[in-house]
Amino acid sequence: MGKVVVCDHPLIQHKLTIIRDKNTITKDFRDLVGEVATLMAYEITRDLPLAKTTIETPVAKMESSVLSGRMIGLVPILRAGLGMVDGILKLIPSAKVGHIGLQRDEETLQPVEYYLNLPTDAQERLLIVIDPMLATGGSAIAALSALKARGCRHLKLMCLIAAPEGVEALQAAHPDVDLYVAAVDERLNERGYIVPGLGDAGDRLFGTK
Ligand SMILES: O=P(O)(O)OC[C@H]1O[C@H](OP(=O)(O)OP(=O)(O)O)[C@H](O)[C@@H]1O
Ligand SMILES: O=c1cc[nH]c(=O)[nH]1
Ligand SMILES: [Mg+2]
Repeated sequence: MGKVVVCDHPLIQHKLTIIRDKNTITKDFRDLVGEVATLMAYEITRDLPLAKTTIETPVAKMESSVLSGRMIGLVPILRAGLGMVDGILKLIPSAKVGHIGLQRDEETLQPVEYYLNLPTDAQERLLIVIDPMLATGGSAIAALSALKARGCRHLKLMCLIAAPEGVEALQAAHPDVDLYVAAVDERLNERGYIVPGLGDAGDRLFGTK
Protein backbone atom coordinates (compact mmCIF):
# COMPACT_ATOMS: atom_id res chain seq x y z
CA MET A 1 0.00 0.00 0.00
CA GLY A 2 1.30 3.46 -0.89
CA LYS A 3 2.00 5.71 2.05
CA VAL A 4 0.07 8.89 2.78
CA VAL A 5 2.38 11.63 4.00
CA VAL A 6 0.59 14.60 5.56
CA CYS A 7 2.99 17.55 5.39
CA ASP A 8 2.15 19.16 8.71
CA HIS A 9 4.96 21.73 8.85
CA PRO A 10 3.63 24.90 10.56
CA LEU A 11 4.47 27.10 7.55
CA ILE A 12 2.46 24.82 5.26
CA GLN A 13 -0.50 24.72 7.65
CA HIS A 14 -0.50 28.51 8.14
CA LYS A 15 -0.39 29.19 4.41
CA LEU A 16 -3.07 26.55 3.77
CA THR A 17 -5.44 28.39 6.13
CA ILE A 18 -5.13 31.56 4.04
CA ILE A 19 -5.53 29.56 0.81
CA ARG A 20 -8.78 28.05 2.12
CA ASP A 21 -10.28 31.40 3.20
CA LYS A 22 -12.94 32.49 0.72
CA ASN A 23 -11.87 36.13 1.16
CA THR A 24 -8.35 35.48 -0.16
CA ILE A 25 -7.93 37.23 -3.51
CA THR A 26 -6.68 35.50 -6.66
CA LYS A 27 -3.17 36.97 -6.52
CA ASP A 28 -2.60 35.87 -2.93
CA PHE A 29 -4.19 32.48 -3.59
CA ARG A 30 -1.83 31.90 -6.52
CA ASP A 31 1.26 33.08 -4.62
CA LEU A 32 0.46 30.91 -1.60
CA VAL A 33 -0.27 27.77 -3.64
CA GLY A 34 3.18 28.25 -5.18
CA GLU A 35 4.81 28.71 -1.78
CA VAL A 36 3.17 25.62 -0.33
CA ALA A 37 4.24 23.64 -3.40
CA THR A 38 7.85 24.68 -2.72
CA LEU A 39 7.62 23.56 0.89
CA MET A 40 5.98 20.27 -0.11
CA ALA A 41 8.70 19.67 -2.70
CA TYR A 42 11.14 19.63 0.20
CA GLU A 43 9.15 16.77 1.80
CA ILE A 44 8.55 14.74 -1.36
CA THR A 45 12.28 14.77 -2.20
CA ARG A 46 13.37 13.77 1.31
CA ASP A 47 14.12 10.16 0.33
CA LEU A 48 16.07 10.88 -2.87
CA PRO A 49 19.26 8.81 -2.96
CA LEU A 50 22.68 10.44 -2.59
CA ALA A 51 26.15 9.41 -3.70
CA LYS A 52 29.57 10.69 -2.73
CA THR A 53 31.75 12.77 -5.00
CA THR A 54 35.16 14.31 -4.40
CA ILE A 55 35.48 18.08 -4.52
CA GLU A 56 38.02 20.61 -3.35
CA THR A 57 36.91 23.48 -1.19
CA PRO A 58 39.28 26.45 -1.00
CA VAL A 59 40.66 24.75 2.13
CA ALA A 60 40.77 20.99 1.54
CA LYS A 61 39.65 18.01 -0.51
CA MET A 62 36.49 16.33 0.72
CA GLU A 63 33.93 13.65 -0.10
CA SER A 64 30.56 15.34 -0.41
CA SER A 65 26.99 14.31 -1.32
CA VAL A 66 25.24 14.75 -4.64
CA LEU A 67 21.86 13.51 -5.88
CA SER A 68 22.35 10.17 -7.59
CA GLY A 69 18.92 8.73 -8.34
CA ARG A 70 16.51 9.11 -11.24
CA MET A 71 16.01 12.45 -12.90
CA ILE A 72 12.68 14.03 -11.98
CA GLY A 73 9.66 14.96 -14.07
CA LEU A 74 6.63 16.97 -13.01
CA VAL A 75 3.22 16.20 -14.48
CA PRO A 76 0.62 18.82 -13.51
CA ILE A 77 -3.02 17.91 -14.11
CA LEU A 78 -4.50 20.86 -16.04
CA ARG A 79 -5.60 23.34 -15.13
CA ALA A 80 -5.19 23.58 -11.39
CA GLY A 81 -1.95 21.57 -11.17
CA LEU A 82 -0.22 24.36 -13.10
CA GLY A 83 -0.43 26.51 -9.99
CA MET A 84 2.09 24.28 -8.20
CA VAL A 85 4.69 23.84 -10.97
CA ASP A 86 6.81 26.97 -10.54
CA GLY A 87 6.97 26.49 -6.78
CA ILE A 88 8.40 22.99 -7.20
CA LEU A 89 10.81 24.07 -9.96
CA LYS A 90 12.35 26.51 -7.48
CA LEU A 91 13.78 23.49 -5.64
CA ILE A 92 14.17 21.12 -8.61
CA PRO A 93 15.07 23.46 -11.48
CA SER A 94 16.26 20.68 -13.79
CA ALA A 95 12.96 18.78 -13.69
CA LYS A 96 11.23 18.36 -17.04
CA VAL A 97 7.52 19.10 -17.18
CA GLY A 98 4.83 17.03 -18.90
CA HIS A 99 1.16 17.97 -18.96
CA ILE A 100 -2.06 16.02 -18.73
CA GLY A 101 -5.37 17.73 -19.37
CA LEU A 102 -8.32 16.31 -17.45
CA GLN A 103 -11.66 17.97 -16.86
CA ARG A 104 -14.15 16.53 -14.43
CA ASP A 105 -17.63 16.22 -15.96
CA GLU A 106 -19.77 18.18 -13.51
CA GLU A 107 -22.71 15.76 -13.81
CA THR A 108 -21.01 12.37 -13.70
CA LEU A 109 -17.84 13.53 -11.83
CA GLN A 110 -15.87 11.36 -14.29
CA PRO A 111 -12.59 12.80 -15.63
CA VAL A 112 -12.33 13.40 -19.39
CA GLU A 113 -8.79 13.46 -20.86
CA TYR A 114 -8.18 16.22 -23.44
CA TYR A 115 -4.39 16.56 -23.58
CA LEU A 116 -1.23 14.60 -22.89
CA ASN A 117 2.35 15.62 -23.56
CA LEU A 118 5.29 13.99 -21.78
CA PRO A 119 9.07 14.35 -21.90
CA THR A 120 10.55 11.77 -24.31
CA ASP A 121 12.42 10.10 -21.44
CA ALA A 122 9.44 10.10 -19.06
CA GLN A 123 9.72 6.33 -18.49
CA GLU A 124 13.21 6.76 -17.00
CA ARG A 125 12.22 9.54 -14.60
CA LEU A 126 10.61 9.73 -11.21
CA LEU A 127 7.36 11.48 -12.13
CA ILE A 128 5.57 13.66 -9.59
CA VAL A 129 1.91 14.08 -10.58
CA ILE A 130 0.56 17.37 -9.24
CA ASP A 131 -2.99 18.51 -8.53
CA PRO A 132 -4.20 20.67 -5.63
CA MET A 133 -7.37 18.60 -5.14
CA LEU A 134 -7.91 14.85 -4.67
CA ALA A 135 -11.71 14.68 -4.40
CA THR A 136 -13.27 11.44 -5.70
CA GLY A 137 -9.75 10.58 -6.87
CA GLY A 138 -10.98 10.01 -10.42
CA SER A 139 -8.69 12.59 -12.06
CA ALA A 140 -5.51 11.53 -10.27
CA ILE A 141 -6.27 7.83 -10.84
CA ALA A 142 -6.85 8.49 -14.57
CA ALA A 143 -3.62 10.52 -14.80
CA LEU A 144 -1.58 7.79 -13.12
CA SER A 145 -3.19 5.12 -15.34
CA ALA A 146 -2.38 7.17 -18.47
CA LEU A 147 1.27 7.41 -17.36
CA LYS A 148 1.47 3.69 -16.57
CA ALA A 149 -0.07 2.89 -19.98
CA ARG A 150 2.91 4.72 -21.51
CA GLY A 151 5.43 2.69 -19.52
CA CYS A 152 6.04 5.09 -16.61
CA ARG A 153 6.58 3.13 -13.41
CA HIS A 154 8.15 5.52 -10.88
CA LEU A 155 5.31 7.72 -9.71
CA LYS A 156 4.38 9.93 -6.77
CA LEU A 157 1.32 12.15 -6.28
CA MET A 158 1.34 15.60 -4.66
CA CYS A 159 -1.92 17.34 -3.67
CA LEU A 160 -2.82 20.15 -1.31
CA ILE A 161 -6.10 18.76 0.02
CA ALA A 162 -7.54 15.24 -0.19
CA ALA A 163 -10.92 13.79 0.73
CA PRO A 164 -10.83 10.44 2.57
CA GLU A 165 -12.87 8.98 -0.32
CA GLY A 166 -10.16 10.03 -2.79
CA VAL A 167 -7.35 8.59 -0.67
CA GLU A 168 -9.16 5.25 -0.43
CA ALA A 169 -9.86 5.13 -4.18
CA LEU A 170 -6.25 6.05 -4.99
CA GLN A 171 -4.84 3.35 -2.73
CA ALA A 172 -7.16 0.74 -4.26
CA ALA A 173 -6.31 1.73 -7.86
CA HIS A 174 -2.59 2.51 -7.47
CA PRO A 175 -1.22 0.85 -4.31
CA ASP A 176 2.34 1.49 -5.54
CA VAL A 177 1.98 5.31 -5.50
CA ASP A 178 2.84 7.39 -2.43
CA LEU A 179 0.62 10.42 -1.76
CA TYR A 180 1.88 13.71 -0.28
CA VAL A 181 -0.80 16.11 0.97
CA ALA A 182 -1.03 19.16 3.20
CA ALA A 183 -4.38 18.03 4.65
CA VAL A 184 -6.94 15.24 4.54
CA ASP A 185 -10.36 16.85 5.02
CA GLU A 186 -13.68 15.51 6.35
CA ARG A 187 -15.62 14.33 3.30
CA LEU A 188 -17.07 15.06 -0.14
CA ASN A 189 -20.37 16.86 -0.54
CA GLU A 190 -23.15 15.80 -2.95
CA ARG A 191 -21.50 17.80 -5.81
CA GLY A 192 -18.16 16.09 -5.30
CA TYR A 193 -16.52 19.08 -3.61
CA ILE A 194 -14.17 18.57 -0.68
CA VAL A 195 -15.61 19.77 2.67
CA PRO A 196 -14.35 22.14 3.99
CA GLY A 197 -11.75 22.22 1.18
CA LEU A 198 -11.05 25.46 -0.66
CA GLY A 199 -13.70 25.51 -3.38
CA ASP A 200 -12.79 25.10 -7.05
CA ALA A 201 -9.00 25.24 -7.20
CA GLY A 202 -8.81 26.01 -10.94
CA ASP A 203 -11.31 28.84 -10.74
CA ARG A 204 -9.64 30.37 -7.69
CA LEU A 205 -6.17 30.15 -9.28
CA PHE A 206 -7.13 31.66 -12.60
CA GLY A 207 -9.92 34.01 -11.49
CA THR A 208 -12.57 32.28 -13.58
CA LYS A 209 -16.16 32.25 -12.20
O1 LIG B 1 -10.67 13.85 -7.60
P1 LIG B 1 -11.67 14.33 -8.60
O2 LIG B 1 -13.09 14.05 -8.18
O3 LIG B 1 -11.37 13.86 -9.99
O4 LIG B 1 -11.61 15.93 -8.59
C1 LIG B 1 -10.43 16.64 -8.58
C2 LIG B 1 -10.19 17.32 -9.89
O5 LIG B 1 -11.14 18.38 -10.07
C3 LIG B 1 -10.45 19.60 -10.31
O6 LIG B 1 -10.23 19.83 -11.66
P2 LIG B 1 -11.39 20.31 -12.65
O7 LIG B 1 -12.07 19.15 -13.30
O8 LIG B 1 -12.24 21.30 -11.93
O9 LIG B 1 -10.56 21.02 -13.81
P3 LIG B 1 -9.81 22.44 -13.78
O10 LIG B 1 -8.52 22.22 -13.02
O11 LIG B 1 -9.60 22.73 -15.21
O12 LIG B 1 -10.70 23.43 -13.10
C4 LIG B 1 -9.14 19.39 -9.56
O13 LIG B 1 -8.13 20.28 -9.95
C5 LIG B 1 -8.84 17.96 -9.87
O14 LIG B 1 -8.18 17.76 -11.12
O1 LIG C 1 -13.37 20.52 -3.86
C1 LIG C 1 -13.00 20.35 -5.05
C2 LIG C 1 -13.25 19.15 -5.74
C3 LIG C 1 -12.81 19.03 -7.02
N1 LIG C 1 -12.15 20.06 -7.59
C4 LIG C 1 -11.91 21.22 -6.94
O2 LIG C 1 -11.30 22.15 -7.48
N2 LIG C 1 -12.36 21.34 -5.67
MG1 LIG D 1 -11.90 23.20 -11.61
